[in-house]
Amino acid sequence: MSLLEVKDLQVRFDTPDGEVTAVNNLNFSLEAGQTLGIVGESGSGKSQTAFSIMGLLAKNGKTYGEALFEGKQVLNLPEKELNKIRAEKISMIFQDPMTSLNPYMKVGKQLMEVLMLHKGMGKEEAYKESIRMLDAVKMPESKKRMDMYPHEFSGGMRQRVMIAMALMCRPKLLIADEPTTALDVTVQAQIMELLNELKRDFNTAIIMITHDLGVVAGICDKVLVMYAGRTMEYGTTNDIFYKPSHPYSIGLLESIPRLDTDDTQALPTIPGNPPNLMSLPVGCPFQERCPHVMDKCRQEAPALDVLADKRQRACFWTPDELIATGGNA
Ligand SMILES: Nc1ncnc2c1ncn2[C@@H]1O[C@H](COP(=O)(O)OP(=O)(O)OP(=O)(O)O)[C@@H](O)[C@H]1O
Repeated sequence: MSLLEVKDLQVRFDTPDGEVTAVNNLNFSLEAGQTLGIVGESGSGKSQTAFSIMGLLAKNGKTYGEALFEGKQVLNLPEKELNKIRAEKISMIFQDPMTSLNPYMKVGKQLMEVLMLHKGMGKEEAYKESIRMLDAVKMPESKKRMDMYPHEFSGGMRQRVMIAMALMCRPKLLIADEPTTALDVTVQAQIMELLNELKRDFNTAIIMITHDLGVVAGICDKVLVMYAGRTMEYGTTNDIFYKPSHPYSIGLLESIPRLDTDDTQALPTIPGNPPNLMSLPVGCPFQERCPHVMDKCRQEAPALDVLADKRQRACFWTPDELIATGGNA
């Protein structure tokens, strides 16, 4: 049994202009200790996918399908059960650590409270364990830091506190939503390295949400590439990195920022913008920006096929044809 198995997940929102489908028929799975990267541009549905699993959708949102965590459906659970799962089994970290930290409370107290509340620890034990966790996330001078407020930490250090907090109860799954986007490149790399180590030490499965395919290379076992709420390609990191077989994955790969240069201006980006979800075109959602588009793509949406190497991808071109046409079909 997989740790998480998502089947035909849909997220729809009621809006004054009608219903919008932000996530459409998503299927993926995650084993214990594995890392999955969910990648796509802004608005592709990455966060809503995570929110639906965590029961954190906005009030006007509804989920359909299945998300089986340890075999149990977690979509649309009553708040009480969700709270228990969120506290003990699935944790989430966000781009802005202040989403999870209380600015008016010393960091040590915040960490200890989690343990006292959810693990039933006494004060002394919780204090020792909090320091152990701060050490685990490589916080320098952890004892001193216990007595400090979040604003006294740098961005990278705050992110470490949030990771410590998220891992306090030893969750089976950590969902990280753009955890390094607000940090500079060097600190980003350090946080990624830290997550990689913690994943090994704690055997935590991770869902890493990012718009940057480069981020997933070092840490993820599998990658799900999303566009307009749908799967464009889903497979092992190796396959998608070295043999991308969807024009959108190829475009994302070509726009990966390089660590050895700050000159992101020079990077090719995919021309155009993602479509408005309220008025998706007939056919493939990527058609307007695809260098390989053909008439058929404007008439019907390609089905999500499973290739011999088990990856899923939605494109009428075969992978070999895509390589042969080199982006100029
Ligand atoms: N409360 C809401 N009401 C209506 N539509 C919503 C709501 N929340 C999200 N959406 C729709 O869902 C789409 C996908 O949002 P989502 O936050 O998952 O994107 P994302 O891929 O995580 O992008 P980003 O990187 O910007 O966070 C949005 O573009 C928007 O159209």
